[in-house]
Amino acid sequence: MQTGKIIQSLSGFYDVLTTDQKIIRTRARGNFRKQKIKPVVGDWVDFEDDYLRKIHPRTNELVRPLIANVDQALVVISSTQPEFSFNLLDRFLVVLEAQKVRPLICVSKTDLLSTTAAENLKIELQDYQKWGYLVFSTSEIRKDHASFQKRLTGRETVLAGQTGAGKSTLLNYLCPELNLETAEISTSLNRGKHTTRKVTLYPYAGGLIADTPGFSSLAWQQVDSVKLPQFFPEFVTYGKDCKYRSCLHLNEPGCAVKEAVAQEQIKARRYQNYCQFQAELKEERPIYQKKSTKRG
Ligand SMILES: Nc1nc2c(ncn2[C@@H]2O[C@H](COP(=O)(O)OP(=O)(O)OP(=O)(O)O)[C@@H](O)[C@H]2O)c(=O)[nH]1
Ligand SMILES: [Zn+2]
Repeated sequence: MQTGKIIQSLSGFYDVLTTDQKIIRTRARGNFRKQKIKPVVGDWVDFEDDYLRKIHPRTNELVRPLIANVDQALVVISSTQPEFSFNLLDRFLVVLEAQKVRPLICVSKTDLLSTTAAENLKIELQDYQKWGYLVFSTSEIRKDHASFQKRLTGRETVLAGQTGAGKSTLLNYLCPELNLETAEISTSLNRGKHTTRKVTLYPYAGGLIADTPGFSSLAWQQVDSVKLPQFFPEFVTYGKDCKYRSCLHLNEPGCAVKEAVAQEQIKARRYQNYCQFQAELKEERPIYQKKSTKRG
């Protein structure tokens, strides 16, 4: 019996990267279908005679893209074309944190900004660094490849980000031998075309990295309105002083998070996004309506 990780899945075949760095094409046995388990990219598996025998328990499983055991995600967010959006960035951070995937932030296309605009964006993003997120720009990565690589060694990293953000371009730079297809931004819609379809893990810097199909919208998969405050690190810090332990920082009295927003210790924009996400969760899942409007 051999062990390895599925790095690609194509019409019923699973390519497994073994611990000694060989790639073996395998197939799933019928018993997986009976048990309603589908092997996915990222799965640790045991196999024998080119047949998968066992799928190891998953640490996590993303639905869109379908991939398992992800350690971290590199959120590629464009500074322009498409326009930079803090709301979109916060959405990615929340959806990833909710799935126990550590987000890293990578801002693309800063070369298209004026020096002043690039500097201003960098300053705005310092707040994210302050609360524990690593922030890179594609220009910085090109200047100092080594310190970026260090963050990927030994880890399974997915690239996430809206279509046209520059994920394939970045991956092509990191792994030039891949020669992935990238698309020109379609000017009429000012949106990238969907060029990345299947999910594949590529060996990179002693780890694995996956380009993923562009997210055009982010579903609130696995996000619970009661848990939402946990995915805003600064809310966790200030929330310890809220009068009520279950404070959702909405209408409760004695809310230390709202106080921190008033004192500008928490960015008003982050709090506005939080309130918007709570409202969206309420609409999507009426089951949480009661809890999220509860006072005190
Ligand atoms: N100037 C500049 N252009 C970039 C940069 N990154 C990406 N682009 C351009 O942006 C367009 C879209 O890039 P892609 O890499 O295809 O975007 P993607 O995120 O992989 O898109 P999907 O595959 O649709 O998810 C291409 O025309 C790239 O050349 C960058 O850092 N600077
Ligand atoms: Zn509160």
